[in-house]
Amino acid sequence: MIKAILTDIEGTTSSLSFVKDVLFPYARERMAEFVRAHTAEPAVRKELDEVRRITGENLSDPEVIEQLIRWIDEDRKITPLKSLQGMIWEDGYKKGDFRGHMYEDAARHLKQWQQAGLRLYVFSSGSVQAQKLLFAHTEYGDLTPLFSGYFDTTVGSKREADSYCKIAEAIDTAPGDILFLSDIREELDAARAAGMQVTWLVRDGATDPGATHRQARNFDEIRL
Ligand SMILES: CSCCC(=O)C(=O)COP(=O)(O)O
Ligand SMILES: [Mg+2]
Repeated sequence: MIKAILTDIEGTTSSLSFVKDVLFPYARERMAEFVRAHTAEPAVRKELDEVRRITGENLSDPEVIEQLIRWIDEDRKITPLKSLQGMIWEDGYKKGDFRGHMYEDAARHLKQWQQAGLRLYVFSSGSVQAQKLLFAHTEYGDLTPLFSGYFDTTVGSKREADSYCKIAEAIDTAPGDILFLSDIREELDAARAAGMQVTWLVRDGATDPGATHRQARNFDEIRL
């Protein structure tokens, strides 16, 4: 029996285009200025040092900025990049430059499932801060009270089974009682390898009759 739902964001609760055409360019345009303005803050320094550790190079601050921008262009899910993006997006949400996109069917079902007693969790490559900001600023209001917890790449890659094992342990729920929702097959493969139930969100409607994971075109089609 499903006791908890773990959901991806981009392509699942929210549109690919919001992330790729609104959030990513917003952070890209402001990355250099943000790093220069906040470079003395310990939280920012920590992420810059993490970039140096990951690249294995003693990069100057301008070189770190260049590396971060390259990673944005390659859509790399690298933890320090994701943390810095979250810090930059905070400004955008606060100033009202954009709101967090949510599909109507996702907002409706998440509310219904939570009211029915299911626990809801998020697992996204976006930082926990970025996840909370998105769900706090939707056209359906602040949806953060619906969620019991948030996970990002600090638990591991979304394409590795071990990350899902760690999440199941952290939320004290047997993997078989958790339903993971995502639009990416490799993420679903990893969650299923960890023993979770999975549903593949196919938002463009191109369902594949030969798919090895159960598919749904929207949250109305998800069967618990
Ligand atoms: C938390 S909103 C930004 C999402 C993001 O940065 C990203 O890379 C998309 O990751 P997801 O795991 O939600 O597909
Ligand atoms: Mg996704």
